[in-house]
Amino acid sequence: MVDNVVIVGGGTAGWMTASYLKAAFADRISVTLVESGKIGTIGVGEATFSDIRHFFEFLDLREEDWMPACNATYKLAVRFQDWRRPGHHFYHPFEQMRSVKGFPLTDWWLQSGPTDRFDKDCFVMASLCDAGRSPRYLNGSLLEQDFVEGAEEPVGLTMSEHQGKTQFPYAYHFEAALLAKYLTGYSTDRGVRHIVDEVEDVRLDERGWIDHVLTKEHGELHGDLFIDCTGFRGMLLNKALEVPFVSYQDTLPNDSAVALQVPLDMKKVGIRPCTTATTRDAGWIWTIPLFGRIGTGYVYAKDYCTPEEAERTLREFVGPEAAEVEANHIRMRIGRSAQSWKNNCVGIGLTSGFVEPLESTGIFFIHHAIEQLVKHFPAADWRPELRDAYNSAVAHVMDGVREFLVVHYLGAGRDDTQYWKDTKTREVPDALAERIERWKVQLPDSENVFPYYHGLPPYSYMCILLGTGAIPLRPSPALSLTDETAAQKEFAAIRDKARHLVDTLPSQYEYFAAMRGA
Ligand SMILES: Cc1cc2nc3c(=O)[nH]c(=O)nc-3n(C[C@H](O)[C@H](O)[C@H](O)COP(=O)(O)OP(=O)(O)OC[C@H]3O[C@@H](n4cnc5c(N)ncnc54)[C@H](O)[C@@H]3O)c2cc1C
Ligand SMILES: N[C@H](Cc1c[nH]c2cc(Cl)ccc12)C(=O)O
Repeated sequence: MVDNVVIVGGGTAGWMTASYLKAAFADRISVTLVESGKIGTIGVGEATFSDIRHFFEFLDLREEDWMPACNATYKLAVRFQDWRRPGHHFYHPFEQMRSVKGFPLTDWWLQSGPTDRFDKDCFVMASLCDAGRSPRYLNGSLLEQDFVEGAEEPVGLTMSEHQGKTQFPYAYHFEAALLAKYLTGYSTDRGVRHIVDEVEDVRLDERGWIDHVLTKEHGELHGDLFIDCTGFRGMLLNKALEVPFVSYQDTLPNDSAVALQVPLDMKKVGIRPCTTATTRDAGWIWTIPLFGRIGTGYVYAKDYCTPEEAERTLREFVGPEAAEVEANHIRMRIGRSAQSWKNNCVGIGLTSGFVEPLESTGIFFIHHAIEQLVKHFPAADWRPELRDAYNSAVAHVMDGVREFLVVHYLGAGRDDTQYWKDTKTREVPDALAERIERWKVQLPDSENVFPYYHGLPPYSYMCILLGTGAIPLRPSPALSLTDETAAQKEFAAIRDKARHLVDTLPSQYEYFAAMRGA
């Protein structure tokens, strides 16, 4: 039996893994988590996918409990600011694409859209974001949308099994360090042994499998399965087991970030219900609104910008509120481990892989990896088929997200600096180049996007192509031969619904102030 798990690392990956394994297997396994008290975590404000709700549901945690503890807020979309041209914005929302007569509404929009805002014409969420609304009423009920809360949803499905069935209307922003602390309590209450100590060495047996890790003050920690959550270090998987790292740098050159945590009076400034990604000369700036502060950071490529310039740019962007705040400079390892599972070691989190946080995929990668680990959990015979299936699921997710991110840069209308000019001439993987040619005459659908599960539905690609604007698109020829009355009715229904929701929903600030009894 494989029932003794040792996790090294206590960042988001380590604690999400510990708590999920306990929720899945309870006392049938023993879990030890060792984390350094000296080596810090990558604790920037985090934005997520809406699928993360399945993680909290699996742990039986309710929003009222964990959200205030993590200064969490709702995220209805990513807002892309200045990607097409200065002053322009569009949203990538959590909202299913409607279809009319078998064609997505965006296709109808290309044919005869009522305005030049595809996002407002095709999705209700864009108006709610512009108006700063909460997706819940003050009594806690969810806005009326295609997702019906309380309706029977299949339980125990993985994210890939859920995809395409329903679209939950929001994700979360939260403070990563606070979530790790919250999950520490959850895990230790359920029997996870927590050790604060440095792992100084990883000892292999004669087969090259991990026998134990050696800590500074707690001696040897033995286990059957070792989970490497040591972040970009990859101390077990990459260093001890020598799994090589496959870089994505040739297609995604951003390798650096500088971050600030800026306290703000949210009552005065409000809480935008979206993550914002605003372009700058050598990259883009994220803004993640939390309750009480914003997390913000400039993601850039060091070939185009020095850390000093990047920090100056970020401080100018934030304004005087950032004057006293210390900047955190981060080097990012972009790409994935060639295998995330080798022998008796599985890397989860930054050890396994990472792409820049443009679509907030880091925690999604972790959640996906944990679900897959439970699904492919080994027995004493360590059947290699389970490992191989796990490795290809994890690799596909990251390779697919990589493609999706490349589309943002190829599509961006912005081309006024060397950095943005180069985004148009960089080599594109053959398969993606072919897909783009196809999307120019037929919008993305399930048959013509990256062919393996990677978390993003085809409508996500439509949003980025329609919003960024540099790749020419045209409607399906069939639409010019089809009566458009039903499509125009759908556009009108979206307008009416958006107006009603903007008029009746509270602001994000009002909602969270009420939740906290403020
Ligand atoms: C700039 C930036 C912005 C990001 N934004 C987002 C976002 O908006 N949304 C999102 O989903 N993801 C985001 N991510 C990704 C996200 O931060 C990570 O996926 C997540 O924090 C997981 O990190 P981790 O736990 O793998 O590693 P880390 O946070 O680096 O934790 C590593 C842990 O290993 C421990 N450790 C290391 N060496 C040893 C040792 N020798 N002995 C004992 N312990 C050791 C450390 O003490 C620490 O506890 C972002 C990442 C970066 C870099
Ligand atoms: N798995 C999906 C992925 C998804 C659907 N719509 C969006 C919008 C944004 Cl901003 C990110 C991811 C997705 C989910 O999280 O629901």
